[in-house]
Amino acid sequence: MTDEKQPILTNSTVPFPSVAVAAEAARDGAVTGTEPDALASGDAPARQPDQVGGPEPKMRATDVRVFYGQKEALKGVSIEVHDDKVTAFIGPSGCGKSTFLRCLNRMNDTIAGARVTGTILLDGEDITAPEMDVVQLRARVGMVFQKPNPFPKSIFENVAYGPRIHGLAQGKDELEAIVEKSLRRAGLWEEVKDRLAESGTALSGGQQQRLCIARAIAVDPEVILMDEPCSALDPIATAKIEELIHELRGRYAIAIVTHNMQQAARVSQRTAFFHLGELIEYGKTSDIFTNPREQRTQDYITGRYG
Ligand SMILES: Nc1ncnc2c1ncn2[C@@H]1O[C@H](COP(=O)(O)OP(=O)(O)OP(=O)(O)O)[C@@H](O)[C@H]1O
Repeated sequence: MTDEKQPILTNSTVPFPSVAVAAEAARDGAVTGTEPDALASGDAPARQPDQVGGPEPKMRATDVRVFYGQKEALKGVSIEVHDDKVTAFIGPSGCGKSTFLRCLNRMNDTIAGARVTGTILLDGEDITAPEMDVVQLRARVGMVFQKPNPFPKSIFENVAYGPRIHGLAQGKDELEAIVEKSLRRAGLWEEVKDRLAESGTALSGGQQQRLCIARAIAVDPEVILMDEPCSALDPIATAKIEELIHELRGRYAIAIVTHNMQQAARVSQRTAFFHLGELIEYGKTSDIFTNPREQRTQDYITGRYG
């Protein structure tokens, strides 16, 4: 993991999309314009994030609100993401989990009409600042989406794309080394090392998702965001991704949105429960699942709604 600060460039000076945006575009077919100026600070007084102990967090969100047009989809969320932990975001459909996850690398900038207020610190630096270079940010805070979305390119190119656009490799050998290291870390190298020239889209769904994780890893991120990364996968592929999350913990801070409470309990050390745009409870996963403080959390984890 690197603590080096990336040079600050304005978004408009960067000629290429970040891996995350390109990946989203590969899935959706289009990317809307960015709106960094929409990230004004909120007018509500900041409340302190829930503290559950531990060292200074990798990311600290304070009083984050997201508006889609007039609709307030997130209502003052304050939360931390720690370096050595997996943080799970759970809650019923439409409660704002994905919206919040997207705040952490400014993917909401790509949604026309979305407006975010509040502060989100990454190693103490406010990523909502208009001068933040979102391309560099999305390299530092990578994203893996619900549906595996490899580029329609070779397996090698899927992983090499990010390092190449970010200038992380001096030459061919170094690029190949990064690709191999990333595929190894994503637990995919042994399965693909003899077919790197084949299309990434020819892999199985689970392999494609691990390829997408390798693609995120290849640009040396500090945080990896995962938005329901297993929801399109079968149980065996799901188990592999969960195992991988376990192995990646410690090297990267990880935040994962999941509908599956068993999965949250298996993979995370911190859990945040959202309901109707509010963060209801955030704490140690063991406490949330065995001894929640809030009745709404209790109702959700016992299956009374959602
Ligand atoms: N692009 C958008 N434009 C307008 N409203 C949106 C958009 N994306 C999400 N919303 C709304 O914001 C609210 C939160 O949605 P979000 O997708 O973040 O919830 P979620 O908890 O991740 O849901 P799910 O588990 O179903 O994916 C919902 O009411 C949703 O309809």
